Amino acid sequence: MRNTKIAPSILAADFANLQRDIEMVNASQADWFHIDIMDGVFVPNISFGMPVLDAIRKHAQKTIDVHLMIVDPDRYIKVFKDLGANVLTVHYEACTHLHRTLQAIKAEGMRAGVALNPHTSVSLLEDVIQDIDLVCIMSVNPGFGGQSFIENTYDKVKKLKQLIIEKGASTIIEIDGGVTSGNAKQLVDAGADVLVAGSFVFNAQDQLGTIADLKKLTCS
Ligand SMILES: O=C(CO)[C@H](O)[C@H](O)COP(=O)(O)O
Repeated sequence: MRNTKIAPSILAADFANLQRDIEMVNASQADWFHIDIMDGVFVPNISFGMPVLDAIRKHAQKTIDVHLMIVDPDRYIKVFKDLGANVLTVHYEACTHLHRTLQAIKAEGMRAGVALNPHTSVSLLEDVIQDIDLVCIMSVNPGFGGQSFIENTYDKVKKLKQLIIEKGASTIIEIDGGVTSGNAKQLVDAGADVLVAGSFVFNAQDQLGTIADLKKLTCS
């Protein structure tokens, strides 16, 4: 029996009712909170910053998975640790010294993640995979919620899973972007361990039921 993690993306929450949405995730079968930090430089959008994450952290009762879509992420590793991040993911494309960045994240007691843009090959992680706790495969171009899933993602997940097995690594695979009940099972069958779902969850009439359905579909 699989134990796929479902991580609602707070980017898609209703910010006028943020506390209500956080309580919904707390009460749901979701496993993680996925928090998207965007700087307007690495991606063409600005999400929110430290004060909002601090407010989320005060109410969130599950693992906090922070995805940094920012340039120069090394500058903020300690800050995000202090803001309650359990998993801290940086972009491959934003790191000149990725190995060093991963060690710095782990030295702060967080799990270290690496996100790959759709054009970035999983083979580029060959020499560093054993140092990565989580790889986040972007299944949309980062910057906005509500985009369509890129079909090539299934092949990337399979290739990455193969690399992880070959290298004897314990890395888990997360998928971020356009996740729905229509692709969730196929993603897990390809090798995904964590599914980030934003608009599919927060635009649903029955949000708790939608999360429960995703969990049921992917854990059988
Ligand atoms: O951050 C994103 C892109 O940068 C993601 O798309 C977001 O985390 C999930 O939203 P959705 O499920 O609506 O695609």
